Amino acid sequence: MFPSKTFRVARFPASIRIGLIYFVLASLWVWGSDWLALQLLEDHALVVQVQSLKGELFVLCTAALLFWLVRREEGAQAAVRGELERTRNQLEHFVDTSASIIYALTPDLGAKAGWRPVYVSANVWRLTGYLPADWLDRSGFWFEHLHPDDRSQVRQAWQQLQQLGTLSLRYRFQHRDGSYRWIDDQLQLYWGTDGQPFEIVGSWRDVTEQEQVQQALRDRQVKLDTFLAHAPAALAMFNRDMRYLLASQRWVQDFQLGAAGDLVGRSHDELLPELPPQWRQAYQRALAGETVQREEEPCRLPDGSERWLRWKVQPCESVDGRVESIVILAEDITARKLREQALELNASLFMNSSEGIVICDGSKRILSVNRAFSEITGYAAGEVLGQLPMLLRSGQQPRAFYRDMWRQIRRAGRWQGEILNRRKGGEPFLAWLTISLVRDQDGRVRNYYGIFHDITQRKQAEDRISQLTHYDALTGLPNRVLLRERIEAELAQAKREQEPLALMFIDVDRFKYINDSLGHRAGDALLVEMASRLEQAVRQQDTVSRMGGDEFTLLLPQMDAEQAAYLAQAIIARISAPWQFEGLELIVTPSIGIAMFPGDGQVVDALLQAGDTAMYRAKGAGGANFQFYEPGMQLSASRTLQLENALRWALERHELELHYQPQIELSTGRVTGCEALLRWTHPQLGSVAPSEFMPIAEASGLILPIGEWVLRTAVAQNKAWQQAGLAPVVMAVNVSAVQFRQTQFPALVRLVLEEAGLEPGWLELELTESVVSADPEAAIRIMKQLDSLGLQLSVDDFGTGYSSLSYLKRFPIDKLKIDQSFVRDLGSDPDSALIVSGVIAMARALGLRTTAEGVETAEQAAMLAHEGSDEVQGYWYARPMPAEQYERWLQDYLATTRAPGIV
Ligand SMILES: Nc1nc2c(ncn2[C@@H]2O[C@@H]3COP(=O)(O)O[C@H]4[C@@H](O)[C@H](n5cnc6c(=O)[nH]c(N)nc65)O[C@@H]4COP(=O)(O)O[C@H]3[C@H]2O)c(=O)[nH]1
Repeated sequence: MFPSKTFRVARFPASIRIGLIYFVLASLWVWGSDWLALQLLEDHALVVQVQSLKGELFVLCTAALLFWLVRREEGAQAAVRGELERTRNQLEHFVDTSASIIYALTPDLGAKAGWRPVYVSANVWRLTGYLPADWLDRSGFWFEHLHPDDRSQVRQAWQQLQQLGTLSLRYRFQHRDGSYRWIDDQLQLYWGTDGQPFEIVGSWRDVTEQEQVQQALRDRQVKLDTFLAHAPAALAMFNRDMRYLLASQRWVQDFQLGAAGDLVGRSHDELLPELPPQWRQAYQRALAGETVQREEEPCRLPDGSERWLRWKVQPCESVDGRVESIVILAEDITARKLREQALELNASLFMNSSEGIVICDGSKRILSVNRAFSEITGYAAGEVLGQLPMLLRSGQQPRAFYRDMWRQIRRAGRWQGEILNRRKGGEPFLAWLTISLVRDQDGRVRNYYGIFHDITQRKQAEDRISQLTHYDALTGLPNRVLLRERIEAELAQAKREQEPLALMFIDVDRFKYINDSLGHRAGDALLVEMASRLEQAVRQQDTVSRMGGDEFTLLLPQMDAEQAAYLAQAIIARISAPWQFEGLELIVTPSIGIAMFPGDGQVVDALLQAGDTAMYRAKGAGGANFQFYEPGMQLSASRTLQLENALRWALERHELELHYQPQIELSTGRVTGCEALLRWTHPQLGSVAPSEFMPIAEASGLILPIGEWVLRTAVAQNKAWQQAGLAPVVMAVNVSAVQFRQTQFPALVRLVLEEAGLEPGWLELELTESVVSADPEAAIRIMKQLDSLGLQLSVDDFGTGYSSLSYLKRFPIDKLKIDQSFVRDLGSDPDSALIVSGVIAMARALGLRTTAEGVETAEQAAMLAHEGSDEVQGYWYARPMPAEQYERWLQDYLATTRAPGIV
């Protein structure tokens, strides 16, 4: 570099020194020699001569000295010049061969704040292709050759030079050949003693290669980053401590490391502690130079999910062959694995499916069949491969069927339906078949898939079920379901055509009685007879259906109210005609309710409800009649529901009570017994008659808890009276059919008696005639069990049922209770009197006692006494009364000692 900014003279120069010495010596010589000559010589001329000679000699000597000195100086200067020349040459060689170009700039006084090159080392041509002469004194030359993109940056940097004094720049300079070279420019600013910048000395170095290398490195880094960001593979590089060097984005995603931030330097084991232990072994082996890989392996991720991975651990060697790092490449093959598992499953499903499966190629040749195919068709796989599925054709379906089927498959890609095929043995079978086709990318059919199952049995079952679900098994008539469908269809038609339609509900009066007294066979026979009579009564377009039990419904399209009324009358007449059952001539009557469309309802349910309500009204009106639906009727139907609901709470809410009605022995006037009769008083509904709530209690099953309560209360009451000193009487308790059929009923009676401590002889169970005559053998069994307890049994309402005398003989009963309907008509109807005397006579013959119910008048009492009835019961003597009232009545009765009506 250049010397410092200031210069100093250290001592006198040699020229002054030599001049002074010469002056001193020459003066001494001149002065001394003159003085000596004067001293030695007296002769003035001689002195002058000597002095002249001496002067000549002095000049000669000093000339010789001067010559010598000049020569010596010349020699020295030549040596210095030579040395300088050599040094300069050497310097020029150095600079020439140097990679750096030296230059100097001096302020360009012509250009404001500009600088002008005053020196450029010769080697500038190597870097720029230009000679120093091209540069010197051309202040804009350098800037013009800068790359346009770098100019502003260079200009800005230059502005800082004055403050900083030094600058380091890197820019592109255009070579003479047009290419750009990267130049590293180092500048140093020098100030003069006046404090003004007077020189810039700088050096340029060609750093194109270095820049290219760096650029290449940067490019590489960018590529690597791009690769790591977008590579579809999960890969990561680790150092020997298994700390991250780099990782692809996919790796971060697959191993759920997004939250871990920058991975570089982080420990692999700490971030993924759940990885299988064999991974760690693999790292060790890779660090030892081995490549380790696994085709599939399950692994647990940080979030606990299970993934399947395929991985490879690869050692990375440095230039000296040492393993510096390892690369792990992991591929998440979970989806593939699941696909494989799905495929395996599919294959297993294919083989083990209970559906027959057949796969054909595009020309319908069978490629594959499963086990179920063979089981259903009887063909082994080997027998059908390469064949056409036609071999299953039964030949029982027209060609058009197959033509349509294939046309549909080609058009829609799928067909589904029933097909009649043939097994290998020739036996036809009905299959539910689905055929689908699969096309290739060019739209050509690649495969046909057929899936089928044998529905022969199902079809038969369906037909059977359809029959069962749509028809009544006993009568063969359409049932409720089919009726509904037909009503819907007919209603739609009636609406369209604005035609009337009638719905007739028919119920057999006292059917339960027939069933109970003559048995189910009789009931069934009656229903079949009813069905046949109804079918005969209607037109062809009408539907006769059985709704269940003894209810029949007629659907009568295009029928107005007048025609319906006419038909109803005809039906009453038809049904009421006597019919025969095992030698008995029986007569039943129907109750008919009629609902009319459109007046009584627009939809099925409304019409059904209206018809049903009207039918109950007809029943309520005593049967053997028909009623058209009227809006107010609905109320009574809802009362039944209301009663049933209320009855459920009656016991719990103490709404039930027993009333007692005395039974009097006609011959003595003694009170021999009393009948317990249930009373229900509801807070809102008031007093509800047993004739209304008892059927509801029986139908709903509520009779069981209620009946048990009656039994317990009546037995306890009787015991209480006995304990209170009242003359003991037999307590008669009504037993319903439902109670009687309970197998544990006799045990219950015994328990109740035991708990109350009442002698069984003081309890009488009243069974209705229908109860005992429905299944006499079973009734005899139960009655015997009850009889064995020691209590009394009576048959209530005797005369209204169809008791077989032969059975009556075998019943272990003590008493018959003559139904009050006969007693009521005693005076007026000779038949009733006949029946009463017949029953009494028969009872006598069988050794049974008789009690006549419903005695309301003295006349009736007298007649009964005359006929020989043992006991009587009725309003003439006393109404059913609460316990305390009964006690009072009894005291009064005993006090008067007169039995009213005793004849
Ligand atoms: N017209 C008239 N009626 C008379 C006369 N004397 C008594 N009655 C009535 O005749 C019915 C006799 O009872 P039932 O024939 O066993 O007929 C009973 C019986 O079958 C049943 N019932 C009553 N209480 C019970 C019970 O606790 N359990 C069961 N299973 N049924 C009961 O309800 C039916 C009706 O009972 P109630 O309404 O109490 O009607 C009673 C009674 O009040 C009379 O002189 N004239």
